[in-house]
Order: sequence, then C-alpha cells, then structure tokens
Amino acid sequence: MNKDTILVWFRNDLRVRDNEILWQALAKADKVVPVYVFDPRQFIALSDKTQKTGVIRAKFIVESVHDLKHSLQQLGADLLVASGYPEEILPTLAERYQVKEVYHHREVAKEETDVSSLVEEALWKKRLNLRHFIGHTLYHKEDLPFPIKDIPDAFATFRKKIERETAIRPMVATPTTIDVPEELERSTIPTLTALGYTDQQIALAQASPFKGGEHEGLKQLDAVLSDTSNHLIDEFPANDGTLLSPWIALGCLSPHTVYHTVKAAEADGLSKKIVQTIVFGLLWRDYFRFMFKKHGNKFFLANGFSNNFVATEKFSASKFDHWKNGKTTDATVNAIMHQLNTIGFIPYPARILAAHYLVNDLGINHLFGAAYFEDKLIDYSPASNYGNWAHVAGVGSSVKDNGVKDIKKIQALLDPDGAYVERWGNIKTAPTGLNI
Ligand SMILES: Cc1cc2nc3c(=O)[nH]c(=O)nc-3n(C[C@H](O)[C@H](O)[C@H](O)COP(=O)(O)OP(=O)(O)OC[C@H]3O[C@@H](n4cnc5c(N)ncnc54)[C@H](O)[C@@H]3O)c2cc1C
Repeated sequence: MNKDTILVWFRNDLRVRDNEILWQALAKADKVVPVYVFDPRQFIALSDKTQKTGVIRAKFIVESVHDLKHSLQQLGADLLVASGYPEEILPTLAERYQVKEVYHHREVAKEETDVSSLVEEALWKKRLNLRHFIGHTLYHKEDLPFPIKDIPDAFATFRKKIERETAIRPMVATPTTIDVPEELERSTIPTLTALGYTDQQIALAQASPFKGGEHEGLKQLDAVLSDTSNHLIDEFPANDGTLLSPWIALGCLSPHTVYHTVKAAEADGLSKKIVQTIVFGLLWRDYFRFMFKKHGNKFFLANGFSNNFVATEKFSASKFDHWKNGKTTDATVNAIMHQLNTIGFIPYPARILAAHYLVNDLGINHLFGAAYFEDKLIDYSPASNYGNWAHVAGVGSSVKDNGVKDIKKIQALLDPDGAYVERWGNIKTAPTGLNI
C-alpha cells in the first residue's frame, strides 16, 4: 500500500485558497487525488415539478468545477470528475490509487450528512477512514465557548458571546504545487445536457449574470472592496450587500477569505459600515449552521420551533403556482418572483417580502416556499434557507427574530423609487415547471 496518497473529496468547498482539507492532505501525504462527484441525487426532478437543483445553480456548479479543475492544473495537478454515487465511486478510486485516507468537509443538513455516512461505511469496509474537517464556518466549532448542545438559541446572545470569547482563525496557506499520481485518469466535466436539463432550460440559465468559480468570486470581492461598479453590482442598484453569497454557499470563497480580506481593507480605509454588514451576515450564516448541528431536523418540521401546531391542510396548489410564477395580486411579489426565476438570485429584502406574502397572505406553509427557493436560488444552502424561512414564518430558532417587523420599511429598502417593479414586473419569464 502506498501510504503517501490522500484522496481529497471536494463538495461545497470548490477552491484552492484557504482550503483546509487540501492543505492538510498536502502536509500529510506526498500525493493527493482531488475528486469531485456529480451525485444524481442532487439533480433529480421532484414530484411537484420542482428540481433539487434548478438549472441556474447547476450551471453555477458546473462553472465552479471547471474553474477548480483549471486551478488544480495550474498547480501541476488535476481534478478527477466522476458522475454517480459517491459511496460507490470513492471507495473504487481509493482502491485504484491506493490512498491512505479520504478527506472531506463535514456538512450539517441531513441529506448531505447521510451521503457522508454512506461513504464512511463503504470506505470502512475497505479499512479506510473518511476524515471529517470543519471548515465551512467563520468561527471554528472547536473554538466556541460552549458545546454545540449549549449554543444559545437567541441570535443576539450567540453573537455577543462568540464575538467576545472566540478568535477567528487565520486562513490556511494556498498551495504552490500539488503532486498527483502519474496515472491519474483524465476526466471531463458533464454538460448541463448530460445532467438532465433540457435545451430550453439551459437557454434560460444564460440570463443569470452570476458566473461560478473561485476566480469570479475573488473578482466580486475585489469589486466590493474597491467600490468599483461591475455588471453584477449594476444589476442590483438598491442592494447594500456584497452579492457574494453564491460563491460562499458553494465554497468558492471561504468565510475566512472574505473576513480577513475585508478586515485588511478596513485597515486601509474601507467604510466600517460595509465591514459590519459583511461580518454580521457571516455571523447569521454561522448561527444557522450551528443551529442545524444542534437541532437537526427540527428545521424541516411544519411548525418549526413553535409549540403551536401549524395547519397545512389549507394548501392551495393554484395559489402556490401563482406565487411561483409571479402572478399574484401583489406587483412587488410578482417582480421578485420574476427576478428569482430569471437569474436565481434576489436580495435579502426581496426574500423577506416573498416569504412573508406566501405565509401570511396566501396562508401556505413556509416549507413549500423553502423547497421552491431550494430549487431556484443560486446561493441555496440548507441551513441559511430553512433557518431564514422559519424566522419569516414566525417559527424560527431565535424567538426575538421571528416574524417580519416592518413590512413597509422592507419594501422601501427593495424598491425606493419603483424602479425594481418597473424592471422586473412585466418581464416574461418561462413557466417554472419542468415542462418548459
Ligand atoms: C427566506 C430567505 C431565504 C434565504 N436563503 C438563503 C440561502 O439559501 N443561502 C444564503 O446564503 N442566504 C440565504 N438567505 C440570507 C440572505 O438573503 C442572503 O445570504 C443574502 O441576501 C446574500 O446577499 P449578499 O451576499 O449581498 O449578503 P451580504 O449582506 O453581503 O452578507 C455577506 C454574507 O453573509 C451571509 N449572510 C448574509 N445575511 C444572511 C442571513 N440572513 N442568513 C444567512 N447568511 C447570511 C451570506 O453568505 C452573504 O454572502 C435567505 C434569506 C431569507 C429571508
């Protein structure tokens, strides 16, 4: 057995910069086998005409995998790309390349952790270890001032304690060269057609201005910090965020890269307000991931964290369809849904307004809306999506943050001068079902 080879299984960490699994594998082994697997479970059509991964996010993923492959090639390595079940593919590759261990980043939501467990079991049958790393959060789980089971549910308390008592780790170094086994097989990245999307869907996805990959993410970070306008920023005139969430969600950028880059820019004069907005956002993201770790499947219950039973039998398929297709009686909600269906991204106030309308005006349980966002959002991540939806619906984990406080103010934030509804209100979007 060659004890000096480690298989690095990339999932939602599609980067070479600040990637602990890659860095640790290189420190421990002479050679690594970098692998990405397109898992068919991630690309299936669901019974209600939605998809697990809508075509816009699928395009973003494919672009990000291309970018990672290119980066690894620049470092003298390559990315082995396969399609199939990771629990079947990874043990086969591990055997073929006689690896000593398999490294990956641990996830928090059930579907993702179930896949890890299947891989772990299959590897174990070959006496191989799947090593889990915790690299998705800004604050490292092991540095928290409390065990997971004691993390405060109230966001304000969580934030106060964590900011006071925990240091943020530095970034790990970026490799300058990577050795892979000489016989590493050449592989190609599947097209969207091969992943099961129709020509019409693929044409639709071209309207999104977001392009996947670590390089694009770094470019966006640069544009935000240098306060220069770019096509993406121009697309969202009233947005005060960074628009970095798609790259953060897929791990093209690590939260540490964003944090440390922003902090360095602050020392060079970047406005404190921008820095605070970004750090505050990253804290919310950490909070939801830790809450998922603590409470698990509670986020997928119709009544969430509330003890009151939430009735779901009033569900109206036609109202839900109107909401999805931007055909409600509310012009702002319609504009929001058109934007979501067209480019796979809507700003935070738009998410609140659309979610609030579905739950309060249409009386539809928030889980339906969350599942629709799961299909459409380019930055979809289970903890952030289901955690935020639960709050808007009033059944979230942080009691004080439940519900929507001032809907008019949020409306004004999204569309201060009516330009948003003007831009997105009348756009003709394709129907959202799969049979487009
Ligand atoms: C109903 C609903 C569903 C949502 N679903 C998702 C989702 O699936 N994925 C996702 O990344 N965000 C989700 N959000 C949170 C938020 O809307 C987006 O993270 C934000 O709009 C991204 O824009 P930005 O990159 O400009 O954010 P910025 O303001 O620049 O914030 C910096 C980063 O912090 C994180 N962040 C900011 N706000 C939040 C928040 N409230 N919760 C969690 N993380 C946050 C993001 O990674 C973001 O890129 C959801 C919000 C709502 C109300």
